[in-house]
Amino acid sequence: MAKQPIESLNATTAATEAADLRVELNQWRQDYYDNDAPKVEDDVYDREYARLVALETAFPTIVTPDSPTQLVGGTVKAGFTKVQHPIPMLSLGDVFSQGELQEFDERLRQNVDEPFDYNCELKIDGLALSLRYENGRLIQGSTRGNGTIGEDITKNIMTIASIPHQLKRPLTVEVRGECYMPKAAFADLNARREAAGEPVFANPRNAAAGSLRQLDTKVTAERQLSTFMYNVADYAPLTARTQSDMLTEFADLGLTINPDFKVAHSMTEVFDYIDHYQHERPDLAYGIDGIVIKANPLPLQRSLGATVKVPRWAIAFKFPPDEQPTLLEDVEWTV
Ligand SMILES: CC(C)(CNC(=O)c1ccc(Oc2ccccc2)cc1)c1ccc2c(N)nc(N)nc2n1
Repeated sequence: MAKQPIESLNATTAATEAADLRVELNQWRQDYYDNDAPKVEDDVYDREYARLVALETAFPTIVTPDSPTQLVGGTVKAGFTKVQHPIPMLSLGDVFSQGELQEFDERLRQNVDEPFDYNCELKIDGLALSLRYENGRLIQGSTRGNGTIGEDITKNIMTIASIPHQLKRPLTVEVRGECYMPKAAFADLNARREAAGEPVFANPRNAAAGSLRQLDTKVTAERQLSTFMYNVADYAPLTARTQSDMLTEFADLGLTINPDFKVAHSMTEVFDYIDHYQHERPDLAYGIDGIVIKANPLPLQRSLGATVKVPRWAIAFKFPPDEQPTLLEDVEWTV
């Protein structure tokens, strides 16, 4: 059904439409975050979510505490111990066009006196995780959950080769990143599951989530998961003064980072980065669903802070869903 323009609505009609959207979106969230089996494509979810945000922005009195616009991520799966994140795991605001990205940049610069660069990073299509190190020793791994309460997956993350059990310096730090399943590992896993008559995973993100949020650690260990770490929640222990230097410091500590980050000195350079990786996407060894731009100076990140859900100093530019063309050399030719 065609949506009425927001201007033609009043608070009552907007509240009715918003209530229907929340029921639908919350069910889709549960499928995506709790069951690791989404029922709709990301772009369908994003479109309906953007409509709800527009309704709640036009009519703030209709916002409800259970609205998906007020929540981060999913809940805690039965069988997992709950973990309280000492510092919340945040999500990211989304934009879908260069125009919206330009508006984000202009809005941000209105609130910041000094000039600053952005750090551009790939947005890996996986699931968020947090690693807690104490005196350099890995003591806990957890999923985002609802941003405040996540699942303890320590035993599972100990089986992931890209996660060091000991940092190269005795830091006490909370590191955030993404766990993902490489495309090749995903293809192998689904081929094995199909041969065994088991249900296949719809995409690498669901396969990673189903493999990490797994009560049987032996299953996680054989799923060829990997990680890219991208932020800390508590900046104190690091020497880096910028996001880009922090990623380099992560690598020096023995953490795995995605090497395709780039400092952009203008929005033109941000758009060039987006265009480059929109073309590179099919050839990357892992799925990406967009790029993330972050204010590069860490003191600026700290001073701008976050809303209840997202940092004010970062935004995700989302790509359209991944219609991965089959690479012809992958096709078995029968003669
Ligand atoms: C930026 C951040 C949201 C992580 N950062 C945090 O979670 C975070 C959390 C509290 C922070 O500080 C606070 C301390 C106290 C209160 C509130 C915030 C700072 C960062 C994020 C999320 C997803 C990302 C992704 N998929 N790909 C890349 N490349 N980067 C990403 N970055």
